[in-house]
Amino acid sequence: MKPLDPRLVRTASAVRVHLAVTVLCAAAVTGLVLAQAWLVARIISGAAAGEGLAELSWAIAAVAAVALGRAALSYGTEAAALHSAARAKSQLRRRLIARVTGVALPGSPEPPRGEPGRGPVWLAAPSGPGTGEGESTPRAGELATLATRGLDALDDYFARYLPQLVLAVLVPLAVLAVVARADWISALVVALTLPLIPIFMALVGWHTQARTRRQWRLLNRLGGHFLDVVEGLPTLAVFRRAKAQAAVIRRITDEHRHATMGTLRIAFLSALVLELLSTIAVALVAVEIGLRLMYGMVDYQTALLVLILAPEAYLPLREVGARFHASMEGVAAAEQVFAVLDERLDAAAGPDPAPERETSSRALVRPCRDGCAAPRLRLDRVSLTYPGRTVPALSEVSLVIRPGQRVLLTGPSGSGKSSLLALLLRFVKPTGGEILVERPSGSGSAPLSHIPADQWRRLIAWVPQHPYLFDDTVLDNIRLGKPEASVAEVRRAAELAEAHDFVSTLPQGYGTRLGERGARLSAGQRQRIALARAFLRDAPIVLLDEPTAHLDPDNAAAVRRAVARLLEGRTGVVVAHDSGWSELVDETVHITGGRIGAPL
Ligand SMILES: Nc1ncnc2c1ncn2[C@@H]1O[C@H](COP(=O)(O)OP(=O)(O)OP(=O)(O)O)[C@@H](O)[C@H]1O
Repeated sequence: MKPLDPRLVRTASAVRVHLAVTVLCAAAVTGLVLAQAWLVARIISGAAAGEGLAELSWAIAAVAAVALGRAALSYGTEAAALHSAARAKSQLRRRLIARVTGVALPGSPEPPRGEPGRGPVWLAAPSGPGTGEGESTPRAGELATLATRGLDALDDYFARYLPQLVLAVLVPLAVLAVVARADWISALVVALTLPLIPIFMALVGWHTQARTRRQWRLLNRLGGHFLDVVEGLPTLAVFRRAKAQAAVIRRITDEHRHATMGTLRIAFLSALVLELLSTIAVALVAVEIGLRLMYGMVDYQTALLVLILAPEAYLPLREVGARFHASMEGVAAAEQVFAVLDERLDAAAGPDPAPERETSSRALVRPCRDGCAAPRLRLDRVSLTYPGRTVPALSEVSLVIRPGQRVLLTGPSGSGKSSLLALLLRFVKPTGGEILVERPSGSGSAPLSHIPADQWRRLIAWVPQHPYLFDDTVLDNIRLGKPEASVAEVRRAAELAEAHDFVSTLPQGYGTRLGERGARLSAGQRQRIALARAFLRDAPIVLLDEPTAHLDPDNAAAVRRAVARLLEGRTGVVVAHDSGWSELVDETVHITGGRIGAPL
């Protein structure tokens, strides 16, 4: 951890403006500190020389004005700093979210090229080696802690530490220059003792760095684990494991508390030592200037000026040390945000293509209007091995999916069916072979990895095994498929998906909120809402993962009817275990152990 993290300064434009304002304010504060010292020395020496209130009133008024000026400046600096901290945090959050989802939030810049979003495979994976501690937590929980509590800790960095850092550079230099002009011997004492403080601070900083990182990692683990436990609470309660999980959370909380107390102990101790160092240094100056004043080697006003200014040289350095400790949590969090932003995409969706490749591939995925055909998909000896796995999920799979063809993928559990869909969705990229997107006429083709993920996904309607429903109205949940759709369009899609009848019986019909993850609906009803989304999306390629898994016969029949309608005139890949789908499809492909067997 550096005193000033250059990436933090480079990333957020708000930080640069803030730094400029901070430097200006710090320069003004430095001027006022010097003026105040000179004025106080002038007043005391004047009074000692017999000057009355009338002669010194201008100086007293000036001291009051300087004090007011310092108060106004520190208020202004802190207000501006908090404002820029809020902007910098917001910029970092937006970049983090854009990186994870591949979607720019309103008002934020488009995610940079090569940031197509990580997708569910990446989010579900355990976090990388950075987590350490021999345990890993799901990324989703970690990211939640990082984007909220973590980045909030940057307030201290921007509002307290950065302004103090600038003061810690400017004030001692300015004080040293003024003292040197007044009395070079005192300046020498200050110049020799001043460096002791930053040297000591650097030593403490090195020592606390590992501790602060560990403290932050533990907090992340706590966040990830907490999310996991809360989500799985019903299951844990049924298996009577809730108490055991509470014990795990208690253990991680205790570890975090210990780590925090350890860091605080060092912070307090180092503050004590810094205080001691600067007191001894000021005492040295006081003794040498006092002795020389006694022997008449310096005049009274100069001695006073040096005495008043000497502590001002050490104060900002002491303060910056204390504020450095307070802001370290935010810096550790920012480092982790940069790690996520910088992480290579190898294991995830793969980077978006270079612009020249993209232009040539774009034509292949123009939005289909007025019955234009979907592209042909060719899987050429495609293999996939997930990071951290040795056994491939898919091995040398070759398959052609023609436009309008409906393919059923079947096979035992764990044979790689969902992985094939993840490849087609660009949530993961093949570790071997290639997926080619070809014009139906056969007049052109491009590797799927050359087509921007966002553009490619526009051609796809995806109905996952466990569709995610948001705590929003039925209307808006279905509209996810096409945000600009009218109410009539949504209703039509629901009718096609056999969802309209049950939606009409809900208390507020399409305006009914579904609760977290669609808690108020049955599994079959959730599936039909997801199908309604797919109808509304009206994409030429439809991917369905186990659409009738765990449904009762009536619900399964309703979903099957809806899927039959959805597949009409579209290219479809249906992953299913049961053979009830065979009459709806043109071809059945059997996968076993990641390899394609002979079509059934
Ligand atoms: N995100 C992942 N990280 C690591 N390994 C994974 C991941 N997803 C799947 N796998 C592994 O890849 C293999 C294929 O899994 P996949 O989910 O594709 O099978 P499936 O045929 O769809 O199974 P099911 O019918 O039970 O849904 C399995 O061994 C699984 O453990």
